[in-house]
Amino acid sequence: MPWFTTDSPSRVINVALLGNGTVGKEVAQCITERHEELRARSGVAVQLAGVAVGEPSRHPEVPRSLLTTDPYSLATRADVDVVIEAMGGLDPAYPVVSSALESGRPVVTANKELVASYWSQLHKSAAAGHSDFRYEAAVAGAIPLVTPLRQSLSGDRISNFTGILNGTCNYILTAMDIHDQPFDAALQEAIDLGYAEADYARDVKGIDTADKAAILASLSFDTVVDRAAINCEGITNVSITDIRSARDRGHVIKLIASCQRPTHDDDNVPLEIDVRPTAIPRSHPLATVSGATNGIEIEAALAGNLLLCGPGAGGQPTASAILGDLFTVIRNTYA
Ligand SMILES: NC(=O)C1=CN([C@@H]2O[C@H](COP(=O)(O)OP(=O)(O)OC[C@H]3O[C@@H](n4cnc5c(N)ncnc54)[C@H](OP(=O)(O)O)[C@@H]3O)[C@@H](O)[C@H]2O)C=CC1
Ligand SMILES: N[C@@H](CC=O)C(=O)O
Repeated sequence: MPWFTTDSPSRVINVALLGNGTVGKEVAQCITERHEELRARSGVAVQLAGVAVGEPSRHPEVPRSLLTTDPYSLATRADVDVVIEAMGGLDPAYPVVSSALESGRPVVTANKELVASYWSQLHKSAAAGHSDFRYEAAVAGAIPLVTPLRQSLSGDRISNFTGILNGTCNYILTAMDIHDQPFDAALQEAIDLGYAEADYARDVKGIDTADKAAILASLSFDTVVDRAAINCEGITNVSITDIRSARDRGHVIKLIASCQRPTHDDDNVPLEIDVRPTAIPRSHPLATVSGATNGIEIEAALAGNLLLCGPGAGGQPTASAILGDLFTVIRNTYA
């Protein structure tokens, strides 16, 4: 039974896809190859109105008529119903996404740097344009985390979370721990598998994890986190010797993001957010989270302890989160 009920079951939803890299390609493939299945499930026909890229010659699989190097014009085109942003970076992503939101177009993005850096501005743009703004894919790949925090846990009181939020770093640390693999070789594999950011320094320096922690903290504590104030240390100084010595003590090193509210009685006390490599006992639930998998423990007053785990990076897991958001905005906006 389609959830979009109308006399015209084939309403067409035009999607502007910004970016056709590791993530964008998977989204484009799902929208085009699973077109009929998605229409049967949703009652709407989702189609690509255009695909913005940096260099068209790198995208021979996309019809030339759909390609553009001008994401701004595509995202604000009159016939575009929804914008999916998977370019990364802040420029042109910020002006494009904010303009699309202000002009009333729902936006789905995977870009954590964008969401963490312009949290207030983007939410204001969405409010000004009465537009749905979704970013499930920006944190922990396929793990449903943003939506549970926005909805399922919104009546509860979260006291803290602790998580592994970067697939690239966890892949490297796991390879060093289990296979004694050198850092650089493991990093190269993570890049080849599509887990790393275009600038992999954002992964290994902990910047990407801090962006995600800022987003989760803003949602968990209903506040605006100052991203620049987050203490952040990456994994570039973690050596094989550190890994072995942790192993000898029954520990494993993980890049851990943690956040806690110091007291429940005073909402003005700042949050303590921290990103750093941490040796945790092998018996800790997060110790078994290996490879590009992410995991997060959330403690809430009523729910107790929640542990969410799953693929945290890569084209397909991220596309799963984007498509979920896409269908949520279509349902919210056009049903
Ligand atoms: N890879 C992953 O596992 C995950 C990535 N993300 C996020 O998703 C986003 C995309 O990541 P990913 O797919 O890996 O990145 P890629 O580098 O693989 O792809 C980026 C795409 O954006 C295009 N692009 C870049 N700049 C512009 C521009 N100025 N105008 C038009 N197009 C542009 C590129 O075009 P061209 O190819 O022609 O250069 C490319 O197609 C990032 O924000 C990332 O943080 C989120 C979760 C997981
Ligand atoms: N580079 C990121 C991609 C997903 O967010 C990571 O490795 O986790």
